[in-house]
Amino acid sequence: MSAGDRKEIKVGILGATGTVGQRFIQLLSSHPYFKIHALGASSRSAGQQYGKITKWKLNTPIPENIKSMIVQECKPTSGGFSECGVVFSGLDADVAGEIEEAFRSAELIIFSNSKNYRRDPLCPLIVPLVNPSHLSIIPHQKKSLGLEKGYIVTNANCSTTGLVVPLAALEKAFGPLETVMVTTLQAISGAGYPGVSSLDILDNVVPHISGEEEKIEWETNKILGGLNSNNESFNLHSDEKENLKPINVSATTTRVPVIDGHTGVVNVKFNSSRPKPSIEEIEKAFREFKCEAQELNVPSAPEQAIVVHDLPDRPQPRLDRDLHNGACVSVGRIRPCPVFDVKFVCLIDNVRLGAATSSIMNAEIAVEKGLIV
Ligand SMILES: NC(=O)C1=CN([C@@H]2O[C@H](COP(=O)(O)OP(=O)(O)OC[C@H]3O[C@@H](n4cnc5c(N)ncnc54)[C@H](OP(=O)(O)O)[C@@H]3O)[C@@H](O)[C@H]2O)C=CC1
Ligand SMILES: N[C@@H](CC(=O)OP(=O)(O)O)C(=O)O
Repeated sequence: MSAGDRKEIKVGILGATGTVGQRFIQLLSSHPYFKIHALGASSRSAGQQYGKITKWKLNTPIPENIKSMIVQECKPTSGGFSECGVVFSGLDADVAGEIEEAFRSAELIIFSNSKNYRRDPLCPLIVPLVNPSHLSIIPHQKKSLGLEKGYIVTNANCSTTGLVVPLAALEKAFGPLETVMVTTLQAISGAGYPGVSSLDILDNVVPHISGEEEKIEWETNKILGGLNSNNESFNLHSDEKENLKPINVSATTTRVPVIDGHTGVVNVKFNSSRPKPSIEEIEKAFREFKCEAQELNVPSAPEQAIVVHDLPDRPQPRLDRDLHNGACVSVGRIRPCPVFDVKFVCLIDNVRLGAATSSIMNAEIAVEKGLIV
């Protein structure tokens, strides 16, 4: 069935006034079948018109039909949420755990950007260009919790997402990886609004983002790992038969004065039991990487999942973050590494593929798989 033929599905947005929430609104307002039906935020915003209380920071205007919508409290019984086929969450992590659980218990379907349930063995952690097959754990989540319809799906940390897409391409072409070291240069929009003070970030680099390195190191293995044959638990790696160990991942994260777009400087060592690919073969694997979201032709899938840049000074956040509407990962500077095997630079739009676009694409895939009706 083509996207235009699908029946409308009402959607809610939790955290609708925030950095990620605004992207949800921008992206969903022209979606072929998801229709924005309910908006939620804190009690500071609830009861007021969205256009009046939101500090809108995107360079397209607030859609006319959204401006006058009344922001609700984030309760499953608040106006309109109970009628939604999907609820997207861009909630502050301090409150996301409890609120998302309340929505799931009320038999609602949540696609969340927040970190709270990423490590939960019942919840899939999905990067839509990498592991949508993990959606198959959803029936087990519902059964374990005694729910008929409600479940939670999470998407990854924004820097993790930018890293695992090229890593997945390498694993697909050349088999398992042994070690990955990544240093990130992360945009200020990653810290939400108002985020890092201008006196801290201008003319500066801050070499610490709380909790970020641990997330990248841990999430990478859950995403690149597999499910057991009953779809009931996660393995550390996709190929049980080879008795593989998790990838050793080491991350250093920094905040830089860029508005949108997280850059990653990546060094990779392949598993020593296989012949090492050449740089040309690695470039080809990136260029030719195809994923299930593209095969399913879901509306938010990029035409190209990985864009390989040939110029020696690319990718750059300001020039490359808008490629494929911010739904792809850019890769460049692919070259031999004298310590590991290969090194390269990757770039992701942290608020689109790193957040809202991934949630939406995950939900589109779930629609295709009959998990949202
Ligand atoms: N920014 C990014 O690049 C990425 C962010 N994320 C994650 O997405 C989530 C949202 O991030 P971001 O948009 O940057 O954050 P913001 O701080 O910009 O927005 C937070 C949102 O949560 C709402 N909120 C805060 N407190 C409460 C409460 N007590 N009850 C209900 N709603 C509340 C706010 O509403 P109000 O306006 O009323 O205060 C606002 O809508 C976080 O969990 C973040 O870690 C994930 C990937 C990337
Ligand atoms: N911490 C990330 C954004 C974020 O909120 O990540 P997470 O969803 O993993 O908490 C950044 O600063 O860019």
